[in-house]
Amino acid sequence: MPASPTIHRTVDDLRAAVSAWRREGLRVGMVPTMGALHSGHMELVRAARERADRIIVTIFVNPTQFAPTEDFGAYPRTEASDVAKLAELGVEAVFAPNANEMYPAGYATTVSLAGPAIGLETDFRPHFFSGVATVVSKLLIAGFPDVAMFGEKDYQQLMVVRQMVRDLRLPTEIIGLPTIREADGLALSSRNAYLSPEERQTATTISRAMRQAAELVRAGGSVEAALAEGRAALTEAGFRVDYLVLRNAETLAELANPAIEPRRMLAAAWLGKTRLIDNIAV
Ligand SMILES: Nc1ncnc2c1ncn2[C@@H]1O[C@H](COP(=O)(O)OP(=O)(O)OP(=O)(O)O)[C@@H](O)[C@H]1O
Ligand SMILES: CC(C)(CO)[C@@H](O)C(=O)[O-]
Ligand code: BAL
Repeated sequence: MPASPTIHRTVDDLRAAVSAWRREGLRVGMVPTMGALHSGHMELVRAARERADRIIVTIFVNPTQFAPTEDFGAYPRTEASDVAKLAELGVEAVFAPNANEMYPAGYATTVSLAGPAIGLETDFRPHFFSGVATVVSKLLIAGFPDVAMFGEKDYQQLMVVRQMVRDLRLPTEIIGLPTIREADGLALSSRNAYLSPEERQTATTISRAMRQAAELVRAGGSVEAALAEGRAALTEAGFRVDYLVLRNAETLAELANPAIEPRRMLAAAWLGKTRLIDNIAV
């Protein structure tokens, strides 16, 4: 039975552990999460293990990336079972601060963004990426990992984090990992736990509609017609669509020449009270 990870609650405590590893010349990997861990997170941990001698998994439901109307209160918090799963993978450290450690009274600094943060998620969650970028920069500065792992499931987030790390010259390599899916195509997500059994069945429409739209585009059909068909399939299944778009895979800008640019299809849609996101290469 592997040892349980050490749980650090403060930045100072985490820094002391990382300093000791550094003195031994060890490479450090970080996997930032909001907890409620699933197999997608486990793949990020396995990928970190290939690149680092010591792994820090952060578990923090970050209040600054939720609007007051969003699900901060309802977000699943399952620390004990998360830590047990991480023990199975031999993770050395969990950083699980409370909100006061990250944002003490008088806290006044946020990261502001442009570039890949413009549009898409920002059109519907205007506060979201400044909250993500602020907390990710604080986590990276707390642990100064050599590598940090992020999932392509949150594709725009991955682009925003890459841009921020490049712009701030943070000494961490950002690795993006492919989306882990259920057998029926639904991307694993902690928020899938909100779905009723009926909604869970309907939820497969999001990856299916995207795959079908992608096929039409690859076959040389009209991009707008393919996307309109995808949106219609989602609406018909009972989704309320925030967006289903095709963008440049590297910049997330609108496509000037879809035939030659790298392409990514991205979607966000509500099923009842649950907002699902997904994306695929096209
Ligand atoms: N299915 C997945 N495949 C690969 N990586 C994933 C998957 N789901 C989440 N991740 C990645 O895990 C990291 C932590 O994500 P987070 O804790 O928010 O989980 P989540 O399942 O995305 O939750 P949420 O339901 O809030 O979107 C992020 O880098 C995210 O992209
Ligand atoms: C990167 C992250 C841990 C920041 O809170 C979060 O946005 C997530 O889990 O994707
Ligand atoms: N997985 C991204 C975190 C969020 O949607 O709040």
